[in-house]
Amino acid sequence: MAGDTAKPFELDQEKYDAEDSVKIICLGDSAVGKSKLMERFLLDGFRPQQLSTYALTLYKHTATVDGRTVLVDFWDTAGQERFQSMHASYYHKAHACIMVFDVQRKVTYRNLGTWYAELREFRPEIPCVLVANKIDGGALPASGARADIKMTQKSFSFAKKFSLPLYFVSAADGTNVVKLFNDAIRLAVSYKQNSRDFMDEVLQELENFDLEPEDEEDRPDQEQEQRGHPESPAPS
Ligand SMILES: Nc1nc2c(ncn2[C@@H]2O[C@H](COP(=O)(O)OP(=O)(O)OP(=O)(O)O)[C@@H](O)[C@H]2O)c(=O)[nH]1
Ligand SMILES: [Mg+2]
Repeated sequence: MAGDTAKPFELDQEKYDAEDSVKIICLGDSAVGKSKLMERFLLDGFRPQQLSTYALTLYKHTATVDGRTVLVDFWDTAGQERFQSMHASYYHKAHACIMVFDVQRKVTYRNLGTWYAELREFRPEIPCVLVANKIDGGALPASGARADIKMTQKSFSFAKKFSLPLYFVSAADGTNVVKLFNDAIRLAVSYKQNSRDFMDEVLQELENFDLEPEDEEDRPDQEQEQRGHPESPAPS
């Protein structure tokens, strides 16, 4: 149900293998508005004052994509430095990523490179959408607003460089939030249906990999015996 949350240790990531379940992660610096965007989409509300996300919040949502019901887990984590560099399990089995910066703070745009590099280290192939939040200019001092927004409009380069769709949104007034999330869900579902991440393949291979009790090369005598086995078909 929309807005339900769960504690991280209750998580069973095997469920993301099921067809009707996708995992979408959210990345970005602290206070860019990741949690507010979730609130806006899932609860259709915005509470201006709230503590920074502690370590992990999981939001559950049910969506309909092409007539099918899809269970969506949104993973939200704190962007604070003390939590930076996520644990691998945050990325594990994720099907899409929403990466957020704050149009009012350049540093959050500059840090996208670090977030993106870490994402690609763990999930080289999943769809990622880039989000420019706070376009309402709400918390800006009147004089600073224009300059910063101009700066951000010049900064499409990150999205272009990595071919990421870019959304200009506001969690405060709701601009583009529903579109952003619906598109992200669609991308996650289509990624899950159509492609297998290279890392998934590797992990699957490793899971299936049985060590031979002994390597043939360690048993030259037996190899000899087998080669000269009496039941081997004789060359005609
Ligand atoms: N004006 C304006 N303020 C916003 C918007 N979205 C978030 N904020 C404010 O930005 C601050 C941080 O928002 P959060 O959603 O807690 O940020 P976060 O990215 O989840 O931060 P961490 O959990 O620390 O990583 C809050 O004071 C919000 O009220 C927005 O669209 N416009
Ligand atoms: Mg948060």
